[in-house]
Amino acid sequence: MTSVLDGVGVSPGRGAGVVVTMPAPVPEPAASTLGPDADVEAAVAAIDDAVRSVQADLAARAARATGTAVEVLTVTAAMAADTTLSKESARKVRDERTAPERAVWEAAGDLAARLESLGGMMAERAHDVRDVRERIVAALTGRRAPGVPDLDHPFVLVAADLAPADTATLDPERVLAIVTSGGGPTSHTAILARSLGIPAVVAAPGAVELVDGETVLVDGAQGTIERDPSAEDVARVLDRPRGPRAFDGQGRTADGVRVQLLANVADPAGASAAVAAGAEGVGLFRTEFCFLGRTEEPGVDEQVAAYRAVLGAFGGRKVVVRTLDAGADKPLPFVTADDEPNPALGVRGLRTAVRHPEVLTRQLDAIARAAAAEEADVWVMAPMVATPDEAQGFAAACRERGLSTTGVMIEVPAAALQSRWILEQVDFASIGTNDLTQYTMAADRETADLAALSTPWQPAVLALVGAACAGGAEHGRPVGVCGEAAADPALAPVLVGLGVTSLSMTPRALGDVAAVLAATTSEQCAELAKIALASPTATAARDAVRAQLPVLEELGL
Ligand SMILES: C=C(OP(=O)(O)O)C(=O)O
Ligand SMILES: [Mg+2]
Repeated sequence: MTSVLDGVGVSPGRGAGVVVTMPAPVPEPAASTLGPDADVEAAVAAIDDAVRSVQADLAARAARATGTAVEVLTVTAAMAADTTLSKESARKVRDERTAPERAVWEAAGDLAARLESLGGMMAERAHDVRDVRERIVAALTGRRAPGVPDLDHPFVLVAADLAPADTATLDPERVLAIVTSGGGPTSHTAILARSLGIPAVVAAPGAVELVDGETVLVDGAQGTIERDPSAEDVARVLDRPRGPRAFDGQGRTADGVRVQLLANVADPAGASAAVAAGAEGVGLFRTEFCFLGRTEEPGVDEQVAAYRAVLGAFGGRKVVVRTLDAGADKPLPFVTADDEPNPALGVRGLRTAVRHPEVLTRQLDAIARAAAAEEADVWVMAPMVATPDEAQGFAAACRERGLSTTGVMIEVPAAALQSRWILEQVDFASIGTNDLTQYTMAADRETADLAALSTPWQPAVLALVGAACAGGAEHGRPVGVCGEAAADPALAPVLVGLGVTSLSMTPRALGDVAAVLAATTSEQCAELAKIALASPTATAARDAVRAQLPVLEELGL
């Protein structure tokens, strides 16, 4: 019988298919030794067989994969092929009569610890060693391999949450929808699902009841998971064409007011996707993603190369480069402490420059060199700015290096309320609604239990967006939005009505947002903003605005 589970819709669209659950993590095998009659050479051969099958499986997946998954899988396959691990495991079996799965576990643990003690690039391989270890132990003990299942049919992926490493291997051709019991609307899972165009519902506690093989219909806009849906409903979903709506490369309202529609990118692959989707430029280049997982600061030359790879894709168009946003959910060991009691309220974003000013100055040097070498119109902004003094210091450091268009992100309520003073110091601002929501509602953006609070539809958040825009208007300075709110086709006209001059989003959302704006006049946008601000709750704001936008239904949004 049909029943419906509720969660938080984070990536719009509907997907229907059979459930496949993420395998449970591989547990550490108990310390055990082979009995006196055990065949030691057969145990060693079992390890070799398991290593070979893991290596072949990863190599085959790498050959089929696209984008960042190719690199992730190729590196892991190469790690499996390295004989250091199998030799040391065999030695433990032969010399110490350790059971094969335990021998692999211990040998890989020692190897990972050695790599970590070497630091730098070597330390970064420790994670791959542990990944390979789990795969070999799974093969030896007859368990399912960890990570996103590699199946030859489409499915709905159900998990507690997805780690960034899992999400890198998601294949949008196979994964029809994602459901997680944990996660929040701005978690990595949500951001990635949106960028891949996979419908997703997070923070659905009932998802733990879903079992492999049952059929569900997932609605990523409404946040629902229908169990055992009718065959007609499933057919209707499967018949709908998938893929993003086309965008003609110029955002404007129905009465012709220009609203720049830009892309959020994190690496050269994202830059190519943004160009292919017709983005007018980049509204947020998250530079820290070029360096996540690194234990040491990348050198200036390496940074120049990474930035040029993104700038080069955009010709003479605008690219807003954000300086490192390290800390909280994106720790970078070379600038962030791992013992902060309250990291989201701690030393993150521009604040890391107080203790490590040289990291910021080297990054600005690298951005300046990259900007000089490429055609792109480079704008530079700092994350997590709270005061006009911080804005002034950052702008001065940029201008010293010839980076003339400088700005800040507004993601702290204080900055939104003080924006008239902040925008006296800088040329533009970009509102990070993910963090602005987190700090306005005092609700950790990664916590599933707080997902109902963590939405930019909260009227308090929208009031702060309005305040930030008013501060920009006083100085005639542009104020954009580059948080996930910009990608919500129902919220986009509200943001424009609040005074936002550009919207930056995952490239896949550009067509939907452009289509809704093209059907809405600037006067209607202002009216929608008033309606949202006058609503008592986020749900009331969303419902009231959606009721005024029949175009959403017509476009299937
Ligand atoms: C765009 C934002 O920054 P990030 O999601 O990278 O913290 C934001 O906070 O809205
Ligand atoms: Mg942010």
